[in-house]
Amino acid sequence: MCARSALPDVGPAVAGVLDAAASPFADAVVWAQGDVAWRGTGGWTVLLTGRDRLRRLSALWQAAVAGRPDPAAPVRGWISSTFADDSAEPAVLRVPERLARADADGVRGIEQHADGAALAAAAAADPDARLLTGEDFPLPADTAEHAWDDVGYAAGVREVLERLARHGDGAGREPLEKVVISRTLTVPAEDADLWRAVEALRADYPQTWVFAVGGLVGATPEILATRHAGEVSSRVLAGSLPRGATAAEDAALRARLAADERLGHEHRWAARSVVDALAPVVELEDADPAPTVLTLPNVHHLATAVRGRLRDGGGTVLDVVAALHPTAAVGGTPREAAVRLIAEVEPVDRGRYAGPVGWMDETGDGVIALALRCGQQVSGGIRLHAGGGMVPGAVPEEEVVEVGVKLQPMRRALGLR
Ligand SMILES: C=C(O[C@@H]1C=C(C(=O)O)C=C[C@H]1O)C(=O)O
Repeated sequence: MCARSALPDVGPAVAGVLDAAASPFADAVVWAQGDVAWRGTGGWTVLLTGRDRLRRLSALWQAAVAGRPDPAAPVRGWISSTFADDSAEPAVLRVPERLARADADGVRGIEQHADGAALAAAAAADPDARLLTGEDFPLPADTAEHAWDDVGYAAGVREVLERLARHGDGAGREPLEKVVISRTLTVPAEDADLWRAVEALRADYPQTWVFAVGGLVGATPEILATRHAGEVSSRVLAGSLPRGATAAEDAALRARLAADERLGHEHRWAARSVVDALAPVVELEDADPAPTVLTLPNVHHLATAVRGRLRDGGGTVLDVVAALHPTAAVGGTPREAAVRLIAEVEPVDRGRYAGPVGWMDETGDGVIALALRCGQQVSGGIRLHAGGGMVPGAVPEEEVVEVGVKLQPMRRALGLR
């Protein structure tokens, strides 16, 4: 049975999650949306490298929990995978032993009775998976010396625009329609700063999903896939403008975003990539859903909701994500050519930025977001990431501003200007 008990060490300062100082930040799991927040500690961590990470994580999870789903005590696992399958950084599966779930009615403690031996066996069966035993989460080394500054990022944008133009002229080897390019910024941060950042993100960005898994922390507005009782949904964002200073400015920016041809084009590639990838596994409600404008405290986005019913054999929420990732919201179109160009041009491995992050239960249901507006804890600090989609006609100076706007949530949460 699921043991539920009051947790004596829960205080209002951490908004209903377990005592924040009790474990290293990178060992904890945080997942919060609106009023509901989860925090997990202890338990098991599997790191996984090599090809086809999402499907292997899904298989590993199913092997570890298969045959023993217990409706009275369902076990949840959190995953955070990489943008690229050949990233030097590993994908992460975290199965906390103790969870605290906080909502408007209070806080509940949940002990997860995962089968550690089954998890260890499932990890041992995959030659590129490793179960951490008795060690802190291994943080990646910092890469600040390779990172682009504003000038470097603008040059990177220009290079991508040249490649897009060359392909447009028929001079490239293959067509290239859209590429999402990103930059990093490393700032100093201790565990206590990151815990405070979690609370600040929750307070300032209530429409987003706030997460921390293996030291990757952020507040994302984008959902790759949810799976619940046979229903699947996805929320695609692409095409952005900064917030205005006044309500009138904001109204004008929203109207411009809804009407702008280039931004609409950029959005359509992203929405199409999700619709096309979902169609074989999901019976879609609408094969051509129209975008709306989503307004966040720092930015306006074009947003498309995609919904449908999972077809037989569609797999777990992670299998659905495996069919989607990377979407053209973070990769580009066509996918393989864009991902190759990103690897060639960007100076820093994206690691788990722009990768799937979220949870999954024993039945394969769950919520998997896209890790944006986030940073990866590194030794001595945090490496923030942000990017933007490029289609012909993009203006490098505007892209520098946009990526700065997308870095804002984490900078502010860390107390930086
Ligand atoms: C790449 C990022 O965001 C993505 C790119 C967007 C764009 O180019 O307009 C908008 C939302 C996201 O899908 C990021 O936040 O780092």
